[in-house]
Amino acid sequence: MRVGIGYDVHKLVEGRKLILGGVHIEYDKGLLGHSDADVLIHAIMDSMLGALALGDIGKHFPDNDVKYKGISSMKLLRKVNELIHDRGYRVNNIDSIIVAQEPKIAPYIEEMRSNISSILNIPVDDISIKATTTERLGFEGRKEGISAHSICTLCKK
Ligand SMILES: Nc1ccn([C@@H]2O[C@H](COP(=O)(O)O)[C@@H](O)[C@H]2O)c(=O)n1
Ligand SMILES: C[C@@]1(CO)OP(=O)(O)OP(=O)(O)OC[C@H]1O
Repeated sequence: MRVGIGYDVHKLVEGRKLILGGVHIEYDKGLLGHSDADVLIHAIMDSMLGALALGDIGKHFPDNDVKYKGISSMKLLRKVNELIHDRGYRVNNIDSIIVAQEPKIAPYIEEMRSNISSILNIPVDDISIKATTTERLGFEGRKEGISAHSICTLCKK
């Protein structure tokens, strides 16, 4: 069994779509990034890579490579899953948390779990996604950005 952690932050700006866990969430701002800036999926990918000491997403998908401009992070998740499988491992379980003052994430969590489950080909019960505010403290609390944390375990296939 291997364990990895992941953390990511993206800035909230006007004129971008808000994509979290592969779900488009109606909001007046979206996250800024080279890709679709899906901060939850980025944290999850880093936890998967970390579990096998494979570096981070910036190493595998450089943010100066035009190939990744505007790319769906779900496509990157599929690639990270292939890397894990190529090394003889599969995801055992994921626990994650989205830190956002707004918008309300709870109504979208089941769709996010389902999206991730179908990419990783593991049961939704092995994927946990939670959300919290910071009671208006810090950059998330000021609605300047959204962060996400993830921990995952991998087991041998
Ligand atoms: N962006 C968010 C933040 C929180 N939630 C849900 O609300 C609950 C209460 O949040 P607190 O930060 O006040 O503890 C939390 O447990 C989540 O279920 C949310 O949906 N979206
Ligand atoms: C996802 C990548 C893809 O180029 O770009 P960004 O959307 O900017 O996201 P970041 O969390 O900065 O990670 C770097 C890159 O891997």
